[in-house]
Amino acid sequence: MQSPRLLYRSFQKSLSSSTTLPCNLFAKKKPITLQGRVGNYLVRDVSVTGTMTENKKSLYNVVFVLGGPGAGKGTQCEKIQETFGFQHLSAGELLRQERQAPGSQYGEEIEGHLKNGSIVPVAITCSLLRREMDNSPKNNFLIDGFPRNKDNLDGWNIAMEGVAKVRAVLFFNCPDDVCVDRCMNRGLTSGRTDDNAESLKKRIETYRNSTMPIIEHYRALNLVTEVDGNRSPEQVRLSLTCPLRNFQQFFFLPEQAMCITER
Ligand SMILES: Nc1ncnc2c1ncn2[C@@H]1O[C@H](COP(=O)(O)OP(=O)(O)OP(=O)(O)O)[C@@H](O)[C@H]1O
Ligand SMILES: Nc1ccn([C@@H]2O[C@H](COP(=O)(O)O)[C@@H](O)[C@H]2O)c(=O)n1
Repeated sequence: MQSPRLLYRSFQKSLSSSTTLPCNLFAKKKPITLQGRVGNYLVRDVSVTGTMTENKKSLYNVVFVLGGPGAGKGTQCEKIQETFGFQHLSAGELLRQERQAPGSQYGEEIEGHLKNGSIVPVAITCSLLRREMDNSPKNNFLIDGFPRNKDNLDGWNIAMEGVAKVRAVLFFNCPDDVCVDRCMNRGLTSGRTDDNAESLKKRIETYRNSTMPIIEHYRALNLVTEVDGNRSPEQVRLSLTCPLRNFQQFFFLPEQAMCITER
């Protein structure tokens, strides 16, 4: 007889090959969200959002969230983090906090990059992300605004090997003029030193020249889910539901959350 672990693996395999996976498998939070057959066995997955945190200190599961400035990354990450059992980490926000931190040795350097729309060296950004991940009770992270260039990507790959696994990349595609308008509007109240016409020109340039190649890199690895960000926030949120449920299903189920019963 096959061990439960092996059964679980073949169950996962059978799911991964399905192209018509229904999107509402995870609609119920408790108690049972998924079930299927492996040979003579009925395999039930009882994993729910809450149980996903119990897998702590295995590899961190990471979904990178990329797109132009103002494409709506932060807005959507905030909306979806709890529902899908992620913690949202915004690289830009962590840098802004570090810039303000009393006694930070990086404050000035970070401020220079923020104003210029250029990218802070990865050693700083990656350590900030790592600290948040290590201090979090969660194992699953939406990392928003990272990796933004090759330095970010290479630094992450070196520092996070054996620590975190990139499971998917969400790419918010939105026209530049819409992005700029949104950021200019945000600038009326955000207090951000980079929500102005001059910084935005540079940020868009950095996005086109340095971040798009990273998105293409992940696209070639078949990890990118592209989202049309040029719609209402609610429409964007709805369009994310299906991919996020599938990510949960394929990547985030702890083995101990599987319930296997002989039939
Ligand atoms: N779908 C949308 N339609 C209209 N406005 C939006 C939409 N999504 C977000 N916004 C607004 O646009 C501005 C930028 O959104 P948000 O901060 O989520 O973008 P972002 O991609 O995280 O930007 P950045 O990378 O510059 O931090 C905010 O003021 C937000 O309220
Ligand atoms: N990986 C990153 C992310 C951000 N920055 C700097 O922060 C600015 C704002 O980022 P948002 O994601 O909040 O728009 C960005 O323009 C960069 O200057 C970075 O250096 N590295």
